[in-house]
Amino acid sequence: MEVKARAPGKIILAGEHAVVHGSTAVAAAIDLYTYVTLRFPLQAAAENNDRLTLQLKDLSLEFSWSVSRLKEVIPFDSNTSSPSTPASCSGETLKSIAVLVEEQNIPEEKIWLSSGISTFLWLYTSIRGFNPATVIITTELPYGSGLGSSAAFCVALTSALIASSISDKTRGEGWCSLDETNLELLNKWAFEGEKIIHGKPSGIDNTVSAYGNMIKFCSGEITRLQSNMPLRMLITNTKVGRNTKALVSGVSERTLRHPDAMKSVFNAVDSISKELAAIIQSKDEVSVTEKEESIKELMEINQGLLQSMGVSHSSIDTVIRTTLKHKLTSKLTGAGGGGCVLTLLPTVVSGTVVDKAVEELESYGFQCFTASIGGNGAEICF
Ligand SMILES: Nc1ncnc2c1ncn2[C@@H]1O[C@H](COP(=O)(O)OP(=O)(O)OP(=O)(O)O)[C@@H](O)[C@H]1O
Ligand SMILES: C[C@@](O)(CCO)CC(=O)[O-]
Ligand SMILES: [Mg+2]
Repeated sequence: MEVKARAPGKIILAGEHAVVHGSTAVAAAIDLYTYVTLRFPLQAAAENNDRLTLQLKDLSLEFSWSVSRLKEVIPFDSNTSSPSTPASCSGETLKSIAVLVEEQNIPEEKIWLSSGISTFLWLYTSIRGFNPATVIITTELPYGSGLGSSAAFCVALTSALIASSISDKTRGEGWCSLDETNLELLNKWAFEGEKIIHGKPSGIDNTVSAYGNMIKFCSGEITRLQSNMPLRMLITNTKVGRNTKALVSGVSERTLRHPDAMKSVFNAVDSISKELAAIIQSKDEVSVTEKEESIKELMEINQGLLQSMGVSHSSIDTVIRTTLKHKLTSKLTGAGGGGCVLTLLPTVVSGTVVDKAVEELESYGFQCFTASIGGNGAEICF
């Protein structure tokens, strides 16, 4: 039996990091996906196949464990564990899982995959138990770049795992969404996976990947946004690697050192996100150009506040300076510290201006692309 799932990456238009501390943020899905194929052995073959295999196609890497080895190492309490009750991976269990990951001898230059593989083992065994299977993963998203690769990985995986338990596997035509009950369940499990990768995630990344489109998010409360204006963003990948968990932790430590100052910063970001959401949804007679001018100013203020949180980077500053020369406004997206930067492309901007900005950005070794904003969330295919 085989189930496929896919989940989109995301951009954060306003509120990253502050959203971890209770501020409002605005995020949108983009049309770059992570795909999961979940394949269970046929009954006959099952007797001779007791292995759980994870294939990361884009990286040409494969990891495999015997089911008996998984049972030996990962504690399982049938009284408390249930696929319908999302649970956090405890520190003790994460240490046990780390042993299983270390046994796989991940190549040194790919050691950053460790948290993803640990997350895979936690989510798979929690939702599907100790059963043999082959899980094949491909992605269109750059890893560790601020476009939600970890969230898309978690959401696509939990979507496939939960879909494999759905009794009605009527083969529809292509990709289809899951019902609200299963969507809420998979999103909660994906959040548990993000906790392993992000440390202290807000939940916005997995939520916008699961539900798609554009959302306003604050302390777990989701508001689906209906945009009433065109929003085009150039995405520039600085290709500077960084780790969201470390960046999130750095902001928390700065907050412990300067609680009052950082509270003011987070309050300012909360106001920016709420104003941005109102502008995007506004049906007022205000012209698109005026709305875009307001959004540019909000992006500029938000970038300044992200700088004050300590999560910008010289490569991000280079993108901001370069696009400003062409009268374009940019802000980092995601955890920062490198990774990706958004540049608003106003409806009136000429293609020539954009081409010149892209040419200059690429001369620094950055990668530029445009992605459509507000696509579908998690989808499955039997
Ligand atoms: N397709 C994948 N397969 C396995 N692991 C993945 C995959 N995508 C992401 N990961 C895991 O997630 C980690 C990257 O997550 P991280 O949160 O640091 O970056 P991001 O999600 O791309 O950026 P941001 O959280 O700022 O949006 C990788 O180091 C890896 O462990
Ligand atoms: C930096 C952060 O706010 C967004 C990362 O895309 C972390 C989170 O909310 O989980
Ligand atoms: Mg992430």
